[in-house]
Amino acid sequence: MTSPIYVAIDTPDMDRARAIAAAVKRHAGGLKLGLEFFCHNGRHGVMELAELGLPIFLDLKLHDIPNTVAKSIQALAPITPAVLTVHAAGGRAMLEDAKAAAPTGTKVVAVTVLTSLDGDDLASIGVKADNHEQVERLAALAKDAGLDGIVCSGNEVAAVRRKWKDGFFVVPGIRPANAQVGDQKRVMSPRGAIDAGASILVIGRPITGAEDPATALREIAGTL
Ligand SMILES: O=c1ccn([C@@H]2O[C@H](COP(=O)(O)O)[C@@H](O)[C@H]2O)c(=O)[nH]1
Repeated sequence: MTSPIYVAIDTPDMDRARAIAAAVKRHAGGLKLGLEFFCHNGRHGVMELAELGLPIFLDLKLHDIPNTVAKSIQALAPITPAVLTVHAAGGRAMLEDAKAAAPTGTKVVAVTVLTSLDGDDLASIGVKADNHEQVERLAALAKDAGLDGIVCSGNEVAAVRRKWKDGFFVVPGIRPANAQVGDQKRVMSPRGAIDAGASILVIGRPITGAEDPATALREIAGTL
């Protein structure tokens, strides 16, 4: 069975990215490449890691006016990521245009509330809803706009899946027992997130910060 674990390769250093990707290749379900990697290595870096044969999740979290987001997605060609992120807070027209601009076969998923935020953070940016309400509201928007799924924490995924049974749910903020939480505020264990309905798990530092990333990944996979 294909692993649901996408390893977040958060580094601008291409040699380090290559080394992590090679180490986790046999046991990962995919590689997640984010802004840190993309800003430094661009499309060519993505294409090089894609040659390893794992699905690529391009986590650019695009958030701009609809025209700019659509054109940016078109400018990614010839990359065809398996998964691509945009921010749900960009609004309905942006989400629709993002999906229309994406290549066939790319799942476009909307980031709802970042897992690094808690209720106080939402209040500080003027959002009166709590995390659950806000995630559910943005998930409904993403679904109506024709997106494939959302990004949320393990705490909200069960409630969202009840209303969006065939949605694709990406869950970061995954922390195995005893792992450091760091800047994440809404965390869950790998097993807990899968049981709650996650489609895939995004895991970075608990794997990439380990002395032996391949062993760390295998141990986490063994808990699923
Ligand atoms: O809400 C979100 C959306 C994306 N991420 C990304 O996932 C990984 C998590 O890395 P860890 O080292 O396991 O914390 C990272 O690339 C984030 O950009 C997220 O954490 N939360």
